[in-house]
Amino acid sequence: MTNSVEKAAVLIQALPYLQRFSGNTVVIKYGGNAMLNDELKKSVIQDIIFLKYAGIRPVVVHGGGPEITGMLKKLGKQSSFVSGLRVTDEETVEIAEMVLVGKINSEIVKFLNFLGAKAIGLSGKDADLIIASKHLAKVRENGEIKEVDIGFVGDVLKINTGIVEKLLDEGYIPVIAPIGVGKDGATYNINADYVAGEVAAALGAEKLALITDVEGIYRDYNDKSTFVSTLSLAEAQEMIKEGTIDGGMIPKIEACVKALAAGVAKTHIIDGRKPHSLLLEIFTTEGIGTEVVKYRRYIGG
Ligand SMILES: Nc1ncnc2c1ncn2[C@@H]1O[C@H](COP(=O)(O)OP(=O)(O)O)[C@@H](O)[C@H]1O
Ligand SMILES: CC(=O)N[C@@H](CCC(=O)OP(=O)(O)O)C(=O)O
Repeated sequence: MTNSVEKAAVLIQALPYLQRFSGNTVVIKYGGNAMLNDELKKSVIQDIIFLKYAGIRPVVVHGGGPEITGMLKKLGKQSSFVSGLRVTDEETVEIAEMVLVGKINSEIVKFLNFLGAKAIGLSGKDADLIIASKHLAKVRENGEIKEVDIGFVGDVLKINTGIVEKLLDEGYIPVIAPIGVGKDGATYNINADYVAGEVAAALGAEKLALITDVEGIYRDYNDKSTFVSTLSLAEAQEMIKEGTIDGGMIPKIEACVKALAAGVAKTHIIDGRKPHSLLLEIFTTEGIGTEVVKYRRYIGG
């Protein structure tokens, strides 16, 4: 249980910043790895509710990769990933939708409402919120980049923000599952980081926060002393090219790229395992995750 004195201290630190952001939209991507424990889930949900009470308009986009993998395993199916994206055949997309929309989305909504918010769950199919097209994964083979078909994996073609804006205006917290619908009527499984980046871009959000299960970004993932607290887009892209950022971190950086290019002021990668990390990173000077910005200001020589 989070210590209540500690909690109060975080809130007091955050207050002056909260006032500055009042009325702004903040998109929070809640990753599957940071929702495996009920205690931490509660801390993330409480932070989201706190933002809402402080006059911020939070929009939640959630993942659930580990739960999808678990369900597939129960059903005797192995998971495989290409550039951080799940290879998704027809059966897998059905299971992904059941887990994301039927289980995880409704659980987050239930939790938010239980703790006093007004939350509403949406999948990309509701009001055509997420229009998707087939994603072709890019794979390097013998020095050449090749496109590979990995099934019903989607790219976001368009976010129809109307329903989200209406809900925000009515005081609801929209909770979005990363399932899209194609113009062909097909259902697409979309990485939740991409959806969050696109939603933040389409809404003209002030901030995008990606909550995951690592402290942030490391220059060398095996050496925790190489933690980076601020990263420019150019540096992040260079780290992807040289392979220091890989797997599930790639879609996160790409989501930050998308959001920053569309005018989102700041993007953050945050450790959901730390109590109240969302409030601390975004609204205090105590930044505890990695902040990805368009350009980095160099201090000194
Ligand atoms: N340079 C890096 N710094 C930090 N994490 C990295 C890096 N490169 C790859 N990763 C991996 O990215 C993972 C986060 O992505 P992912 O597992 O998809 O999380 P989520 O479920 O929250 O979306 C980390 O757990 C880590 O294994
Ligand atoms: C295409 C693709 O990879 N989709 C993801 C969707 C869920 C997700 O993104 O969950 P996390 O944020 O917890 O990783 C998947 O099937 O795992």
